[in-house]
Amino acid sequence: MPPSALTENIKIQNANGDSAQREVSKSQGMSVSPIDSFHSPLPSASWGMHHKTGLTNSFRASAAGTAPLAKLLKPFKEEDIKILLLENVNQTGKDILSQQGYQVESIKSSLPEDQLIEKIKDIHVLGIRSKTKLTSRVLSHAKNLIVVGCFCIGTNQVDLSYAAQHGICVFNSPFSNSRSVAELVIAEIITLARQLGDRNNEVHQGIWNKVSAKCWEIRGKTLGIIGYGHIGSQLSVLAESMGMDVIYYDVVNLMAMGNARQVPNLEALLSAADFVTCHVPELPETKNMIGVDQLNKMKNGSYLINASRGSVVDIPALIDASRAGKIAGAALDVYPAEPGGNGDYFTNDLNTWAEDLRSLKNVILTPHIGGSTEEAQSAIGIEVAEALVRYVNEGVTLGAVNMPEVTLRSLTTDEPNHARVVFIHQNVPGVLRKVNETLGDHNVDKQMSDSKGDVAYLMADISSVKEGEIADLYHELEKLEARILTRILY
Ligand SMILES: NC(=O)C1=CN([C@@H]2O[C@H](COP(=O)(O)OP(=O)(O)OC[C@H]3O[C@@H](n4cnc5c(N)ncnc54)[C@H](O)[C@@H]3O)[C@@H](O)[C@H]2O)C=CC1
Ligand SMILES: O=C(O)C(=O)COP(=O)(O)O
Repeated sequence: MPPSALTENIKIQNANGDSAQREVSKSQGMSVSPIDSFHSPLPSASWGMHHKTGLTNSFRASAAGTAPLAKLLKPFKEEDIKILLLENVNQTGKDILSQQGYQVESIKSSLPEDQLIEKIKDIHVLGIRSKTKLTSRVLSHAKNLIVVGCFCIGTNQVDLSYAAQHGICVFNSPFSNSRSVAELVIAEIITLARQLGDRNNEVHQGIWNKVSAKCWEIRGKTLGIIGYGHIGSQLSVLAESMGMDVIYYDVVNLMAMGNARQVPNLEALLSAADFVTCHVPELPETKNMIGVDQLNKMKNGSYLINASRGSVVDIPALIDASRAGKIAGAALDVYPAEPGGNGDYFTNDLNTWAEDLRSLKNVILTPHIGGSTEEAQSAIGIEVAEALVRYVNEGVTLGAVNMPEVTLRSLTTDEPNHARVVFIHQNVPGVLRKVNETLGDHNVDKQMSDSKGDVAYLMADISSVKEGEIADLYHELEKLEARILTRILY
């Protein structure tokens, strides 16, 4: 993995971190043994290998059965891990990764595809937010990438199945910005009901336009939430506390918060709600979920809010409904094509209807800021960076979105001569038997394996591993037809 990688770098490292490096031809199936001629000031040698990253995973081995190096060694040489963070990932995340000793490069915006392809070639870890599209084409250029961290909720920007099939684990932060989005939507409900955006613009332009016509309280109005997940249900509680009636539609039967009521279908929601707000993920089924037909079914003079994904609302249809007076106002935080970074102008080049949209009355347009608060970004930075560290250092997939969740307790320094084997493989019959035959000469202290769709993830801690055995073990596992990625840690 990947098939084009005919050679891999195997580094042999002594305890001082000095390393000798050789190219080993995988196609020739050469076996590798540690170089024994370097001089270690310590009683035993450390060495290791890291397929795909080409890094050294220091493995504690006792040269002659002597005491292990214990605390003196880290799993591998941290400064060799290359991390690229795009889209202004929060300082909390950068700090956690830098403190590990990894090389961290951070860029404020996303990158155009050609630049991303160039950059992705030699990094081991990539951090993105919602703008960076990791298509199979982009990912196919990633020769060393083992993990992607989405420092956001949505993962629709990543080809998750391609990533899994190529041994690239993907993490996100499933709810750290939910409250921020819910609060934004509350602000938008009141802003739309009172036409605050228009009044604000008018006074800025020196126009005094004191009106009460078609300005409403939100108390007693009905909020219709499409998608009652983390954000939808949080919003439900806030809206009820301000006196709104809440109904929701979701493909899953979900417990209502407070007095909210689940309705059986989208039509029932659209025909009853004064405010309709979308909180569904980007999926084929949610594309243009609100289009001409759905807008027609909404109450006359109702409002539409979309802070989910730009694909969910058919914007030209919304423009028509607004011009026709069917919709009294709308708030959009997301768009089908969004610029890569701050400063790009929201023009017809990106979205042909941009000028029409901008000219509408009582339409609030925000630049995808639903999750952009200090609190949310700080929490996301910590959560995702910690998941990345756990994965890189220990192979733990808890919280992964495209791989089964597998964990074993960390190896301690009381467990000498142990190694952790991570074997990502196709989920086909007979693999575990073959893996266990390969591991069979060692004591398997603990093991966990799980599958998600076509991909399975096995983690095993083995003990009594002698110097020289890791390379052979690695090559034996790599020979198995079903293998996607092998890593041996410690
Ligand atoms: N504007 C912004 O800055 C932000 C936008 N988001 C977007 O909001 C979306 C929702 O976020 P969460 O509430 O955290 O997700 P979630 O996964 O907790 O909830 C989504 C809900 O939508 C439901 N759903 C899925 N397909 C549906 C369909 N066809 N019809 C009706 N319901 C359907 C699911 O069953 C689930 O209950 C995210 O996927 C993301 O795209 C998330 C965070 C920030
Ligand atoms: O969390 C999400 O899914 C969002 O849409 C927020 O994206 P962002 O981190 O602002 O690019």
